[in-house]
Amino acid sequence: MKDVSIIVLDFGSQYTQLIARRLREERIYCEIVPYFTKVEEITAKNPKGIILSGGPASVYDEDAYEVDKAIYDLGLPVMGICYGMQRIAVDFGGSVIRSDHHEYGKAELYINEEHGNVSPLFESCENGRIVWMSHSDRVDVLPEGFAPIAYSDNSPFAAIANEEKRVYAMQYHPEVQHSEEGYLMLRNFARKICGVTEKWDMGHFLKEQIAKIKEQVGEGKVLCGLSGGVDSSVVAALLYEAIGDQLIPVFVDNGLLRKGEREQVEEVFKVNLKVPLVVADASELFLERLAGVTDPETKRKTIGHTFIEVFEAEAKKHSGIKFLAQGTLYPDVIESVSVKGPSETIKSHHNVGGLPDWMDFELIEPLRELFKDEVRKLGRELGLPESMINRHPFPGPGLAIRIMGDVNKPDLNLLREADVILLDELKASGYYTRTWQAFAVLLNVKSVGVMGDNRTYDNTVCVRVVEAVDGMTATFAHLPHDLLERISRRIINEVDGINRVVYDISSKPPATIEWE
Ligand SMILES: Nc1ncnc2c1ncn2[C@@H]1O[C@H](COP(=O)(O)OP(=O)(O)OP(=O)(O)O)[C@@H](O)[C@H]1O
Ligand SMILES: O=c1[nH]c(=O)c2[nH+]cn([C@@H]3O[C@H](COP(=O)(O)O)[C@@H](O)[C@H]3O)c2[nH]1
Ligand SMILES: NC(=O)CC[C@H](N)C(=O)O
Ligand SMILES: [Mg+2]
Repeated sequence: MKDVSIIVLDFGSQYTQLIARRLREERIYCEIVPYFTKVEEITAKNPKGIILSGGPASVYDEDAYEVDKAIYDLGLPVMGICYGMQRIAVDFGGSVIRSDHHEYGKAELYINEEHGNVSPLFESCENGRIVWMSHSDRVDVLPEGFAPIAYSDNSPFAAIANEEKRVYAMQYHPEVQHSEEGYLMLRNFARKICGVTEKWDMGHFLKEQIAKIKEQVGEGKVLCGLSGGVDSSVVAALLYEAIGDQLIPVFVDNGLLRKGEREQVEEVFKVNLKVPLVVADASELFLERLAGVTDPETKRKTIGHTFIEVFEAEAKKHSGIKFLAQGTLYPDVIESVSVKGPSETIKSHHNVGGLPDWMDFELIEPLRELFKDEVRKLGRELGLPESMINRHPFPGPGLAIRIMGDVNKPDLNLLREADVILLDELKASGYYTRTWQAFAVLLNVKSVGVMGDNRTYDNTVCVRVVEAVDGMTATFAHLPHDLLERISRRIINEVDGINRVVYDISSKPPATIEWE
């Protein structure tokens, strides 16, 4: 097993993966494990330092999350962030109280000098730079041996340290993009304080994953859910490097695809790339299962279960398939379930929270810790064409989560027609490549219109176009009004049954990208 440079203990912060991601950007290899991981498991990975993440709980709660305290005796540098700071303060004999004023958002950070020296944590950092706070508790009494190394207007203990023991803690979140020099502090912790010298990159990731898959799979066969999307195409390419034709790629036509999608996927993979793609037509089965289902979470779980049912039926046609490979990414995981720490379920992505407990497959999910933009980098490393890498994401549950209410064939067809016009106009205007995702939503809302002197009472379509880097946060795209007008005019004129088009001007958070 490869040595991990930095271990992150996860207390369930929304930002935990951002810590890992910032470290990866600094070419430092790290792994995230649950906060309760035992010290033996941690030392087995041979880390050079430990980071305690933030989290929604309070350290003074009766059943507050605790670490295995033996981690503090390993002689390794430890750094706490927010809840992690408060954890360290209490574990070393200080105290934490609920603050009179909660602090969310920007603060200016000022670095304390001790005899003219600043902490190695702040090497090359400037005074007065912005950091991002998100807390309502604060350290009240410092533990013995600790000193404040930075302060802000509201936090005399914005960062504290016991330099001798190499224990550091900060109340702000250095991992978020809005903390201007946070990346430098994470780099300093890993490189200057922990002494990490290895330079990790996506090429290493690729090699490690290939070796890991070879070992896991042996002589076995792997069924890979291949949607034609970015993530599963990268997974399939990676698996092909690792196990060659032990790989069986299966594309499921779930009846919830966009117009012409099945034909396009078949053309790219079967005809152009000569991949022996299995196409499973399960559209009737999916529609049967979805009949009458209107609740978003029930839809998602039904779809997740049906996917597995179809994959298992396909697996029976070949002997020796024990594994299912999927292009699961970190956002699918964090929104679906709390796997590594105590975080909140936002929606059950079909490939994670929608998996049935009766599933027999062993999962292979090499991208599970990555964000989309990192997967795109990996795709380039694997030599995939830009057209494949730059495709907009399309969710596995497809149009079913873009039709509010019951999913049926007539509505699917209506939505397909509107969707293809939208994509067409975006591509023609150059906006497709400048945006993260664009789609139409059929709102189970009818309204009155007038067309050629006749009254209409027809459907409303909502156009959603967003900009994002990793899909965790998103803003609606500021499309030019003449483009919006063209999209609206074409949809209403060309799609029979739609007489109104609206534009979604919400961001994520507080909305999400998909409507269900
Ligand atoms: N129609 C499908 N047939 C087979 N597998 C699918 C299908 N749709 C989704 N999957 C599986 O579910 C996983 C998650 O879907 P998701 O849409 O997040 O990823 P993707 O389709 O590979 O990429 P993208 O996010 O670019 O659409 C896929 O990686 C794939 O393994
Ligand atoms: O394969 C998938 N299965 C799902 O169940 C699923 N739900 C959302 N998405 C995609 O994830 C990104 C974030 O979406 P949300 O803001 O709607 O959560 C967006 O890109 C969504 O399209 C899914 N992809
Ligand atoms: N973001 C955090 O880690 C919050 C920690 C703690 N619950 C607080 O509010 O101070
Ligand atoms: Mg997809």
